Amino acid sequence: MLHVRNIQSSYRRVPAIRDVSLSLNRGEIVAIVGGNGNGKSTTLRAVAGLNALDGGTIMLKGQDISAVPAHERVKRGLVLVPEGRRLFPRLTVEQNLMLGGFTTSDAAKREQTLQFAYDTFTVLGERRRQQAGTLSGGEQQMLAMCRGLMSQPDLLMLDEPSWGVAPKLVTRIFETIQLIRQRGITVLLVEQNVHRALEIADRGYVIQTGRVVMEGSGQDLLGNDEVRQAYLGM
Ligand SMILES: Nc1ncnc2c1ncn2[C@@H]1O[C@H](COP(=O)(O)OP(=O)(O)OP(=O)(O)O)[C@@H](O)[C@H]1O
Repeated sequence: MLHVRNIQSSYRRVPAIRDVSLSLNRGEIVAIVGGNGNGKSTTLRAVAGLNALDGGTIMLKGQDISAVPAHERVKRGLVLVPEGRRLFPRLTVEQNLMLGGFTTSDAAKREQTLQFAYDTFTVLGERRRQQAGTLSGGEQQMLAMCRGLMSQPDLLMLDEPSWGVAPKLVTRIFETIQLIRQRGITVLLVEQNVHRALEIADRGYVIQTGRVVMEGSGQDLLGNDEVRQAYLGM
């Protein structure tokens, strides 16, 4: 599904990612973990086409998309749900969802995904005519993920989906990620909640100062002493 080879990206000439390579097979959940400021968000933004590359290549479904503009990557099935959700708080729940759907011309698919959102999260259905800004943090995250699904992704990238979500809803967020995978969608996940992320991930990558320093199955990384000490406080 995705092959990222040796990508680099910077902010005003200051490198944020120096050497990141990763791959995702179709249908996998893959987690990127690492401390604050190590380049996880920048990696997702570079893959989405929002941050320019200084080097390296990105292949999506066998095609080189390194120079393809961000909006075209969405049409090709690569969708990012950004950190902090970036909803339109004054638009209604349904309007936010429909904005996710404008890249697809298939009305039947749009309707089906809308129904999935309302069936899975009854609160979104009940409050579809209310402003998105009135939802709780966790509900807004669910809305943001559903808005991403409305673009009919093959690969959905989630940046810190449990950020700002009340503990009782965090479990629901991770269950939803698994539901998304069951729909045949590949998931690339960046999370501060390292334990939860590696629990549901098939594989994971650890990023430190802009480089991939470790990779392995979710279970192997969870059992790794360095990972446990650095990120799990064990
Ligand atoms: N808009 C920006 N302008 C300048 N520097 C930035 C910008 N965004 C990120 N950086 C820098 O790039 C580096 C990588 O940041 P990035 O946000 O990718 O890390 P992260 O691992 O996702 O951390 P966090 O979880 O805190 O977002 C950091 O040194 C950060 O300060």
